Amino acid sequence: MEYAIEVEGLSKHFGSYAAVDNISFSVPKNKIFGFLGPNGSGKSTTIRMLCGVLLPTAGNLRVLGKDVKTNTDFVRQNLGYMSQKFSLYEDLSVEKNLDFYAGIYGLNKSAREVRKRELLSMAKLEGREKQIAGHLSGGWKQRLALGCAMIHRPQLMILDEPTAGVDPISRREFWGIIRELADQGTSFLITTHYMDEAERCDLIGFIYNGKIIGDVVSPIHLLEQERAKGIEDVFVRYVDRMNKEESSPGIGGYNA
Ligand SMILES: Nc1ncnc2c1ncn2[C@@H]1O[C@H](COP(=O)(O)OP(=O)(O)OP(=O)(O)O)[C@@H](O)[C@H]1O
Repeated sequence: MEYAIEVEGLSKHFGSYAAVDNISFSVPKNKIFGFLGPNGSGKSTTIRMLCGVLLPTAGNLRVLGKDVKTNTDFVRQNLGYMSQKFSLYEDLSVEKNLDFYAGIYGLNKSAREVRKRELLSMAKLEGREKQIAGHLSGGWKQRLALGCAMIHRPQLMILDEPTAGVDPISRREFWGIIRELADQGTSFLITTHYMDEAERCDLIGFIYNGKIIGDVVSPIHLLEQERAKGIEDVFVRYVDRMNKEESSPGIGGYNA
């Protein structure tokens, strides 16, 4: 099997604090993987290591089959990242935002025009090319940000809370796009605090206090395995179990 992400014995310490504590998991290619956990559990720290911008304290990390440490150019060319904050230039038009990211990745003029048309169609922004990004609604901004993050045709997309603060209709539309892209061969790692979104993932994994709880499995499998009604129930159960096993104060609240 080919994997989008392979993490083995990964740790990150900030001083004596283990933000990520010896985690291991793998995600096959072309799947939507939901990486779930409460605030401060270690998701962003793991993501920063996957993107190659933060060095692990220990462990191995492979993206699309390549060691992140020794293949920084490969990771840059094949991984896309979109954060909750969207990274858009609010005073530039839709088209100029896409142009800006195309420039960063060195797309020539003809490749840029082709890719822009594809992404405007994917993001359902055709006809809005000249609109100023800052004037778009939350859902449109979100889809433009996804387009910008995918300008270089990444095989793996990491989306860190991409739907936070976006209305339910736009969230549903966004997930429709993600599913289509996954069906066409893009792999996704998504963090979310919305449990309905967790249930839309192909696979989910939980992190708490820097540790992975349970296995990476499909939501349906997990619900059967745990005999639970919803993912939120499983999550609360996991956290209770972990808290009983180890007394770890100072964790932020879960804000699903
Ligand atoms: N550079 C840093 N120096 C010290 N501690 C850090 C640093 N970065 C993160 N941490 C700590 O590591 C822990 C994990 O943080 P991280 O941002 O990975 O959590 P998260 O799961 O992404 O949370 P959220 O959902 O709020 O984004 C937190 O306790 C955080 O305060």
